[in-house]
Amino acid sequence: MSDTRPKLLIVEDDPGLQRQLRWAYEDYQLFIAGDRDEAIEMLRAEAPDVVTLDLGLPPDPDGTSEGFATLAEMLRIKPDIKVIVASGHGARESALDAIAGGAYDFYQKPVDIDELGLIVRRAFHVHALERENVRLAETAPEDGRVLGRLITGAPEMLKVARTIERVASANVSVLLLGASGTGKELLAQGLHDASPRRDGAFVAINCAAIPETLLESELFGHEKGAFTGAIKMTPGKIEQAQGGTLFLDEVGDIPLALQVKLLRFLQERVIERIGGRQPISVDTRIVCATHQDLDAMIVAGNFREDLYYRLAEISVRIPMLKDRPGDPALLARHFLTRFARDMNPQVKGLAPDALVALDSWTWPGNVRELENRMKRAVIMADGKLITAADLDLDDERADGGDVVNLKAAREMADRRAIRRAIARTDGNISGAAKILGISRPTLYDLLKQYQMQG
Ligand SMILES: Nc1ncnc2c1ncn2[C@@H]1O[C@H](COP(=O)(O)OP(=O)(O)OP(=O)(O)O)[C@@H](O)[C@H]1O
Repeated sequence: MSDTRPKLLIVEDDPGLQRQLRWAYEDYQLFIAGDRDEAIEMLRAEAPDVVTLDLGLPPDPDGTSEGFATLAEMLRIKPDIKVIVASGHGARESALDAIAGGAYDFYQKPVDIDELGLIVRRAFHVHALERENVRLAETAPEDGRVLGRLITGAPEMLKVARTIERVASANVSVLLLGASGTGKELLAQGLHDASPRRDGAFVAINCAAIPETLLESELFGHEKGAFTGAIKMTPGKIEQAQGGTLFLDEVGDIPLALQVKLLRFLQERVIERIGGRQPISVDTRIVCATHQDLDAMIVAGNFREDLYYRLAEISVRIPMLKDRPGDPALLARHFLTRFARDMNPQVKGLAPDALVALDSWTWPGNVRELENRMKRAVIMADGKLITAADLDLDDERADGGDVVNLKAAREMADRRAIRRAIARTDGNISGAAKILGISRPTLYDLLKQYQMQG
């Protein structure tokens, strides 16, 4: 049977290290090259997706790096490979330059097999994700519209994106269910862009952010003189989205009286502005979202069941960021690139302790929280790398009101202890296990259980 394991090329001239690596990475088909020529040959013959490259290869006493030339050549031959560079001999700066030149990430020598293992795994993950994105963009132009702007490698989230793409062209109402900051608006916009209405307007309104007394006018508009202060006719959001899509965020916050009016619009496709005498036909698609349990609200009499069925022909549940393994690091890189460009161009990457912190944080505010923290970290970072300290993930605050039961409290305590231990040992798993007083396999089990690896 043919070997289906992913292909990893290791360019390393130290025979001792070669042996160690060969033993450590059974999950991959390993190709080990001792010098540049061999590396290029293996790259052409085997087309691996991920390469680790010793920058100091072959040992060059004068400090000019053969490794850089090898890196450039490899990327020229196969631009989509992920090349992880090793900065030996304390030459961390040169590794960062290599990243600027197209390398994917770096590890420091002496090699910590576990840490390198994490980076390699993440590199395969990113590679697969990019390939999937390219494939989707090529096979169906429409698909890229949702997936194109969505940064994720998590199967659950990719499933969400595909569902959105599928429902975009169908004439059905869609309800997005997810906590704050999970990307509901982004997905609603994606749905609009992938739908036949893409040339119309996309209008968003957050029903929870508008006082009840103003919401009717916001949604339905008003005629001049309809109430004190109505100095001119103002169309509502439903009308503004004519021919396009209206995104109603926090739809559970619409008061019952207005729910009736919204229902009428959905049934008859006409609205009446406040103070207006004429029904106006409007062709607007409604996409809604909520973080509330609408079923419970229906039972409690706070949400109309008939409206619910009109709004939620299809409901799509969006997972929390902490339940999307690998995504925090992926998104962090995305935001880093974006913010660094405008705010602090010297910032090039994430330090290993930052990656560990990103993976272990529970992200109560989801992607929005990550975005804000990365913005702050990019501004605050002193060097080329963002560290865990720059991210300022503050445990105590999250402990505040969120702990609902003993299991959750334990998980949070476990995560915190693990994160601190790993940060203290600079990513060394054996050392961290020692600090925690558990065995290495137990620590691996916990990391897996809490999805703390990318
Ligand atoms: N998967 C993702 N990839 C890239 N950016 C994302 C992703 N998810 C969310 N974002 C970004 O994170 C921020 C928050 O997302 P968004 O506003 O869509 O969340 P939301 O669920 O609508 O939040 P809220 O309910 O609090 O309004 C936005 O800037 C959005 O562009």
